[in-house]
Amino acid sequence: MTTSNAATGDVDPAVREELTRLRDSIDNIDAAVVHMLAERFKCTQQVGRLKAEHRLPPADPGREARQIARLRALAENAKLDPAFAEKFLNFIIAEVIRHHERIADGSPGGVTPSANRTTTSAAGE
Ligand SMILES: O=C(O)C(=O)C[C@]1(C(=O)O)C=C[C@@H](O)C=C1
Repeated sequence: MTTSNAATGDVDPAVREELTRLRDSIDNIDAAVVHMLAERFKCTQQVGRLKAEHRLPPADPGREARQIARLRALAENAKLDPAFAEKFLNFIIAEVIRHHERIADGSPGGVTPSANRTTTSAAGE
């Protein structure tokens, strides 16, 4: 059996190769997640403007309950922890509601990062 020695940094070349291959896939998946999230936020920004124009509330708990039930079922089928899927969706929705509130207040509702900001929100603003 081939071994790796973490203490000396001496990693078996086959192990190194496998690790690199897996990390390349992880990097591709992370890039896809970022692009998909960016598209989702483009849609929710439009929803935020529509809601503000028509004086609709930023949050819609009924819609959220349906989204959570749907995502939990999808997660179960995909063998992903449904509790994690729910937490992830809630995290995103909380940020969307924050954007909706900003749009309704008349403040800039964009998701462009600001170099001056010291705190980090869910969307990394
Ligand atoms: O569908 C809406 O009404 C939205 O504002 C979008 C969204 C979402 O991010 O999916 C965000 C807030 C609502 O509470 C429900 C869903």
